[in-house]
Amino acid sequence: MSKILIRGAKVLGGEPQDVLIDGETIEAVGTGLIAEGAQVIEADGKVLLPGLVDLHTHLREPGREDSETVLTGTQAAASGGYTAVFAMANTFPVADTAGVVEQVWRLGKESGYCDVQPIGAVTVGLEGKQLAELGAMHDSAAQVTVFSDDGKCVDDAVIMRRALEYVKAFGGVVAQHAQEPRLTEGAQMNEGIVSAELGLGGWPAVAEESVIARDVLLAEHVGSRVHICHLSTAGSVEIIRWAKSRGIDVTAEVTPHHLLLTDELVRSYNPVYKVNPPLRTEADVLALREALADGTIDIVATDHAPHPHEDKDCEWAAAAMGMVGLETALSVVQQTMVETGLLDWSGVAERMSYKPARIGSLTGHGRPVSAGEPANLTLVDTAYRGEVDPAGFASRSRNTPYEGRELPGRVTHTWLRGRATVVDGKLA
Ligand SMILES: NC(=O)N[C@@H](CC(=O)O)C(=O)O
Repeated sequence: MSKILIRGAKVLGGEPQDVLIDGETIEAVGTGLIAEGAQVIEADGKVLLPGLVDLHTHLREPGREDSETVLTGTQAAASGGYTAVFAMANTFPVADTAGVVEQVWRLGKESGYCDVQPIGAVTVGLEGKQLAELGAMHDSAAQVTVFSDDGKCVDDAVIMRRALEYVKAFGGVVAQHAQEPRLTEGAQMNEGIVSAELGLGGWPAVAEESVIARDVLLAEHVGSRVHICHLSTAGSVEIIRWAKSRGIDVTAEVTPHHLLLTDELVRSYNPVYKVNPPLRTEADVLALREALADGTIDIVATDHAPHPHEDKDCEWAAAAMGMVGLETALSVVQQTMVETGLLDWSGVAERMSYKPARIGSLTGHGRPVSAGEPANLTLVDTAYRGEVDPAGFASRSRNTPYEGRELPGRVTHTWLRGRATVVDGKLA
């Protein structure tokens, strides 16, 4: 029995409809659909979205399997409604050769929970000194088109220029982690009133903004495409807005945590709030939300950054930076963007599925919920309210900033090419 009938789902938040899946494909979308022998899923007014696509996930394999593996990371992704993730290159060894990206790609294929598209490093060992084998990674079985030294900034302007020139030849994109290293030496949190009061090393907004300004100008000069990872400041938004108005080929992402949390939380000294880039101010949060709504910021990307508890359960200064995010992203977006009236569900689909797939040149994902398309889908109970309990996470790590916080929405089903990866909120 390969047919599934999802009955009465609000497709992209619209009027309830039925969706019939046959094998790997959506066969029909309409009302009153009948399918002899199909497995019936009563959606009961839940919202049906195209499978989510995350352009920024840390899967940690190879090398840090104590925090996540491709298998557990893709299970976390499926639980959060994702059908494809892009895996960042800051693994051990670094994904800076065809061999390593092919290894990650192959592990993704074996996982079966979610498609994995490896990201290749821009520079050898993420050291910022010498371009990695970008062409060989592109020509490999993994067909890499997104390159990033994320976790580190490509701070040398000449290297950045060369990378942009190189990827232009095959329509690739450089995803920049914008952080001027000299301006952030010893930085522990956002530079501002809270850092001054706590006496923690500050991370000024200009450290991010100056790199973005340089890189959009470089992208313009070279005629290439740049993507900016995890925007966190109101000033960054202004630069992207200016660059787009000038016709520069730039896209940008924001993380769920930068849409919700502020540096006030650092007063707790709980390292669960320690992240790169740091949590900023309320004014930044509001500017990021507005920019995501008006399209200045193109997409939501999780920056899912799992860490084992010994790397987080320690004093603030010694703790690793990063938060898990795959299993809570959609709930945070529902709270900050949908329930505030800034976005409707089709706007969410654009920013969490269609557009990230387009930026990463990923085919078969980020497609409309219509007949003939691959059945990559997620069903969301948007009426659900519940406290986040990390004990229930599929991720190997638990470093969520939302423990005990009430968030709306819950993914009840995810289908990857017609095969259920999540059923009734549990991994299939
Ligand atoms: N986002 C994070 O806080 N951490 C990321 C890398 C990074 O430092 O950007 C990680 O890989 O842990």
